[in-house]
Amino acid sequence: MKRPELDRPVLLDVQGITRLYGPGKGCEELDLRLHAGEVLGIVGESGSGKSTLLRVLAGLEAPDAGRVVYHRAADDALDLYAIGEARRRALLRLEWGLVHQNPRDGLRMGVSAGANVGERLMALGQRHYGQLRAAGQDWMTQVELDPARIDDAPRTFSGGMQQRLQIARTLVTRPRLVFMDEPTGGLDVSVQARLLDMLRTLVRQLGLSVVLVTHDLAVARLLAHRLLVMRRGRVVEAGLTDQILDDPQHAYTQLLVSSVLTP
Ligand SMILES: Nc1ncnc2c1ncn2[C@@H]1O[C@H](COP(=O)(O)OP(=O)(O)OP(=O)(O)O)[C@@H](O)[C@H]1O
Repeated sequence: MKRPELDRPVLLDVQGITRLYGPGKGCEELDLRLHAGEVLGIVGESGSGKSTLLRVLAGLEAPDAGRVVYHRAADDALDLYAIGEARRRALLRLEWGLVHQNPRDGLRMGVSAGANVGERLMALGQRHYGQLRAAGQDWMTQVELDPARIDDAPRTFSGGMQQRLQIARTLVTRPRLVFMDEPTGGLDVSVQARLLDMLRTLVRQLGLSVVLVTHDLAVARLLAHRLLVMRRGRVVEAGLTDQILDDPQHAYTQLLVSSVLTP
């Protein structure tokens, strides 16, 4: 099957990334490419190195070796760890988005829901109070939160609602690239299902480019176009999501898939 995403320009070109804390702990000699409009899932059991890889890709942790190149435009490529830390941080604030597993890591718990959404727009230079507030209400509606709660602090929200707010805060600036680390983890199963449904709709509507880390193959199945399967810091299998989940080739992937299917 032809995947239109693979014809689009490459946004992220990752070559030979190694970041090891000990043998098999972290990620090792990893290559990947993310195309615009593509959702790339990184799956594997706990400790396989998914979050380490995500931190390196998002500019939060320098690799021991390798390069992460971000193609902002056809003639504008940034080598993430050759530019300074300030520019890396600015990218994350202005052009990229990061959705943490724990919404408390991505939200400012002491300020209102509306301010959480508006803050990232202000970082882009928007100052008009009415417009910031309207954007806050609009995005709360998009993530199925009651816009009447715009002045409430996130700590008065349930875990699922906080995660919706974190997603609104991340997407309000229309980031070109979004990193998600177990976005539905830590929530009740019924809350997860609704959140996943909403995320899938947003990813499609906005044509988001996403690197998604999850140990949950059902999440990967619903959201990702392609998968990388990691084990002990290395990629053991890569390919289209349906192919990998329906016909896994590597023994480790077969085990991962069968342990999900077996009750
Ligand atoms: N800052 C650190 N210092 C030392 N060891 C670390 C550090 N971060 C991760 N590790 C180790 O590296 C390995 C990979 O961890 P990582 O969090 O990337 O895996 P993961 O696949 O995301 O797992 P999980 O789903 O449990 O978060 C683990 O053995 C972990 O203990």
